[in-house]
Amino acid sequence: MGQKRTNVSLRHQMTSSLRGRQLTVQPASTRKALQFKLVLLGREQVGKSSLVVRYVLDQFTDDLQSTIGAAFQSQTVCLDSALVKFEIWDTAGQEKYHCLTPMYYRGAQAAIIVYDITDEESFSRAKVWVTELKKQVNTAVVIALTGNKTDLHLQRRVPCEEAKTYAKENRLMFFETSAKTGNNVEEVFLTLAKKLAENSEGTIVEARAETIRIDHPPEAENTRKACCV
Ligand SMILES: Nc1nc2c(ncn2[C@@H]2O[C@H](COP(=O)(O)OP(=O)(O)OP(=O)(O)O)[C@@H](O)[C@H]2O)c(=O)[nH]1
Repeated sequence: MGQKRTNVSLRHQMTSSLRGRQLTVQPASTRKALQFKLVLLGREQVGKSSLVVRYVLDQFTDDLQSTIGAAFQSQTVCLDSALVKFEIWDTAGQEKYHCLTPMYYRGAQAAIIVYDITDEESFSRAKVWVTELKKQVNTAVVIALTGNKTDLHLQRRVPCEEAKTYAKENRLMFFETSAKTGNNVEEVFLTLAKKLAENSEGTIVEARAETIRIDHPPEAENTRKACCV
């Protein structure tokens, strides 16, 4: 398995970097969690790895290098009803790695399919991923279509309404995010965690030797599903 080459050590910094009024972290010594496989798919350079780094470390860096194969990360979220452990597979977007990707999405219960709102081609590619995933993975896979880079809204090429309509027609969750500013990133993972916990088809595992996120979004009871900029 390849790795995302980055100048930050994800695991090492995980505990110290999680911060902010919406987030606290506590040790998870003996608790049980529902474990789900989550895969990120999308064209190269749309910001898949940046979304993971933003979510896990609350950081953004301009000098991430392209993922080779896939990168792995895990994160546990504490909901009112359950602990949800994500096994996150961040796949490489470059076409030369496409043939490897089924290895990473196989058995996934959830997917974040990412496009860049400034790049129409990446939206077309995202649609291809939706079709492929629905065909290849079980039909119950929960998919969040995510338009990233909303901080670049002046260069927007994919209208929010068009993507939202496509998502609705294809029964996908829909979000727009910015890994750079952090806009809506937690909401994507948190909403997926809630949906997966509702379906309750995860594997039960011990959430030991890890940190748990306790997410308190401002709109916890009414999680925002889309944000048009
Ligand atoms: N302005 C802006 N730039 C972003 C955002 N997210 C990612 N980027 C930049 O976009 C480039 C690609 O980001 P990555 O996270 O490496 O993209 P990726 O989809 O993982 O790319 P591959 O590994 O090639 O598949 C980097 O230069 C990031 O800094 C964002 O929300 N806003």
